[in-house]
Amino acid sequence: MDCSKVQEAGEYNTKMHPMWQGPLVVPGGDRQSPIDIVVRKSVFDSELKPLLTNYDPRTCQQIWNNGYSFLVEYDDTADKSTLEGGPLQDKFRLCQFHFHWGESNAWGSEHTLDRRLFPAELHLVHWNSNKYSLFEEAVMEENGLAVIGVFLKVGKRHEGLQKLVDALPAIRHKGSVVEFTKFDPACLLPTNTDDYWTYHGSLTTPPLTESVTWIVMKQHIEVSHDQVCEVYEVKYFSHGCYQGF
Ligand SMILES: CCCCCCc1ccc(S(N)(=O)=O)cc1
Ligand SMILES: [Zn+2]
Repeated sequence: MDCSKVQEAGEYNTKMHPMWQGPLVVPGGDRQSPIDIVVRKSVFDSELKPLLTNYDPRTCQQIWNNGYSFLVEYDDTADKSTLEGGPLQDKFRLCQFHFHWGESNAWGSEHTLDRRLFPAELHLVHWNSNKYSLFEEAVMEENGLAVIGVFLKVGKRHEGLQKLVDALPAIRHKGSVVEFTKFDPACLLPTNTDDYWTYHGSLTTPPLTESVTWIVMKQHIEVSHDQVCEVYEVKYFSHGCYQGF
């Protein structure tokens, strides 16, 4: 098992988020995400445990287009879809997952590996249900969230993802929501979840709170070119109008 802890974030790429209108520097922002993971600087940590995910597909509720991405939301009113182990001391509840894509395969991921960008990155967002009772509460706390990051590459078709891709035409415009059930997010994890980098960081979009234990998978998953094209069809503006810059 090669669970590496990213010891020094190093000079991270404080990427300007295209929609980011707020202050450019977050007060006390000394653990901002995303970062460039400098592989040779990561330190093996034998204390790290294997990740333990226990997801119940019956907690899957809906998929919606929030204008920045599309996200799949889970019922997080009980410990039914959980994450523990790895660098975590507590149990964390899955509340949603979403992706970060570019407009082309050339870029899209938020984290980089030795400055290498991937076409997309999946984020599975969990909050500390041992310590807090709501996501909105946990998001403000230092040990409130745990996000699993998985890099995507374009290659072979991802069978599990297809159910999600088929739902995208229904949420083509900002603000649209459709019921989306019985989706097991474990199918989006790489086969090897023992090798990962972990560090204490922040949300990568507003409110950028420094409440995230990041767990970035070493192994990427593959999706097909056709599946990526379906994602590019999702528009992040309201029906009928394009809010140009
Ligand atoms: C009180 C509302 C807080 C909404 C926070 C929404 C959010 C979730 C995850 C991520 S990410 N990309 O770091 O996984 C960014 C933002
Ligand atoms: Zn994200």
